[in-house]
Amino acid sequence: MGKDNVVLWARVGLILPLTAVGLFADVLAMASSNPNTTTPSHDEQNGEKPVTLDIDANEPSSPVSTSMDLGRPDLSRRRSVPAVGHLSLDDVEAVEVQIRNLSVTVDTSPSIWDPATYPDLLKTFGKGHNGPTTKTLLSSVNASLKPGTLTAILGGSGSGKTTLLNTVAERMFSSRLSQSGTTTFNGQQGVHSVRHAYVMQQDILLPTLTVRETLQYSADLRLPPPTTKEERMRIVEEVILELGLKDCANTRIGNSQHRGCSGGEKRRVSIGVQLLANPSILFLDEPTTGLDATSAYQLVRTLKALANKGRTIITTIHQPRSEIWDLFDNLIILSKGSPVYSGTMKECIPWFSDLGFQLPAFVNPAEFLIDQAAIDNRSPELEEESTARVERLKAAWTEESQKLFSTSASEKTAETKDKPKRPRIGQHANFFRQLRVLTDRALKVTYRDPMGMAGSIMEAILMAIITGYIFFNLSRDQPGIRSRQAALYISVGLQGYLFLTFEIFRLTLDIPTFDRENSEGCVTALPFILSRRLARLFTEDIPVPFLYSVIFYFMVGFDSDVSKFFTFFSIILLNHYIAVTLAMSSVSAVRHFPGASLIANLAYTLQSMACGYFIQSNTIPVYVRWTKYITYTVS
Ligand SMILES: Nc1ncnc2c1ncn2[C@@H]1O[C@H](COP(=O)(O)OP(=O)(O)OP(=O)(O)O)[C@@H](O)[C@H]1O
Repeated sequence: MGKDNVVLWARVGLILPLTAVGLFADVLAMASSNPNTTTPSHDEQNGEKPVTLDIDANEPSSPVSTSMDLGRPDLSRRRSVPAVGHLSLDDVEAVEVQIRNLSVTVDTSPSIWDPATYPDLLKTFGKGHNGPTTKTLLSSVNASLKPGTLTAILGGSGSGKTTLLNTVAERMFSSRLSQSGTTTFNGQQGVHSVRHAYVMQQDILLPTLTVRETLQYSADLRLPPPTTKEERMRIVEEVILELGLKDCANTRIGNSQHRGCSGGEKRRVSIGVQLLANPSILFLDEPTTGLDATSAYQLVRTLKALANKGRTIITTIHQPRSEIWDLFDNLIILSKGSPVYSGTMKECIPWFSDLGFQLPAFVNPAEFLIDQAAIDNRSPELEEESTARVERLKAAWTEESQKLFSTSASEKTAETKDKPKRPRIGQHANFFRQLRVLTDRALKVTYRDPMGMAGSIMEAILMAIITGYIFFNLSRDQPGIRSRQAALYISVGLQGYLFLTFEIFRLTLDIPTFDRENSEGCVTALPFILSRRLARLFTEDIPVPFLYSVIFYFMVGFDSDVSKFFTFFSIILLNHYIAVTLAMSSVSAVRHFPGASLIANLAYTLQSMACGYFIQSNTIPVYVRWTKYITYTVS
């Protein structure tokens, strides 16, 4: 082996551990940077063996509800979680939610840790600290939500609907928030003590999968053994029927470029994904936003039917039409974070009438009440008038809620004495199962995107031809040697850079799905990262560097020597994997394309400079000279 080869392989030896370190850093960064990451449930922490939702295996399967049964909940169908057998959506644990004096404040004083406050920080710089400034987001909210009910949180924009939902669902993550009061679930604090699910406002679904495939992959990730494949398939069909998705079960989700499911159908799929965990409590953030009136009505009817199975459903909602209004069992109406009503739907209109706010004929009750609870700041007079009205409503409700929600000492004792046994939470798939399911899904998504696949192959071929043409058939004299060095640099630098940008773009499209699944505890970082590469091994990771190497190597006129060619190919291949790893690191730091590509470009430019081509290393300051040893753009 010549001296050059020794140096080359030494570089390869350096790059390999770098890739491994990069991969490890990605896993750590992905796992820690997901804003929605939740801690494992107490049961998982305790190592308690989980159970699935079961009824007797010999019992005939429960009839699947295909119609929207809007009658009162059939409590006799509710069963607790017993032994081994079939999964069933009818098997719901009844959970009562009690919210008492729930208040949330946020520290809005300028902080060095919050970039959004930097302008304020600059203004106060040198003028001394005025102490913390706080903003009240929620003030003394009380509610009692029985199982089998559908509760709507109403209010004007910025009234605190999402804050209340997220606080009860324990999804408010900020060190600047302070909370007081309690939320109990069957008498126990902590939403993780019960089976629950949260449907986000946006549908985060893979556009190339069909409705059935989306649900099936989610079931495969959420319902690991001892649940059998047949049981998972059956529960998926049950969810499809339950949510009225039968007609679009084989339709792709779609996106703005490729039409697929309608907005209402996508919302149902998002609910279906959460329903697979058979939650006792379902939280939904503005599920009807963006839907037409009919789809919104049908969706809330679906929620009502799910509540009638014994679930406790809590949703924020914008301006529901009057037919939707009739479907709610409970209402919490907020005004600037304070409740002006919290109770049953039936008693709501009489409460406001008694206070002198009579619902006019032919007016949507929801719109009327939201208007009463909103402050009109179109003019100082209107603002004064509406503020006085809202203050009156708040004061009346504060007085009423003290009577309604004061917990007597005997109740408190009963709560602590009769704490029900905490239901055990289902465990999610292990590493190998996640890897298999995610690889299978990524393969399907990759094959169904022929333009993306063809794009990366075409990019490699075109780049090889263009750069090969520029450096075509180099001579072996002194100028030729310099050009060969340049050709080597360009081949590594350009090819890696283009793939880096492409991979960042694709990752920013896929990362929301990872974040959602990771926050739900069914997918972890390492299987996600590995599955992406395994699925693209034969369509991208090997063909792209190989095609580029073959075309470029022989066009330039490098030695026709098998070992030298494979050395060249190995470096291009490693370069490809480093680009992928750098893309992953950048996206794990910042989730959007502009931010992630800025980080990647910065890292790449520093690498390029440090590789010694653009500057002699002995001319740069000694304390940054070491960077030449970590550069992957081999020169
Ligand atoms: N972490 C936070 N820091 C500072 N202010 C916050 C924070 N979270 C919420 N707020 C403020 O609390 C108020 C209520 O916000 P929230 O999103 O709950 O309102 P909403 O009723 O859901 O509004 P919309 O219907 O427009 O979505 C808003 O003024 C918002 O700016």
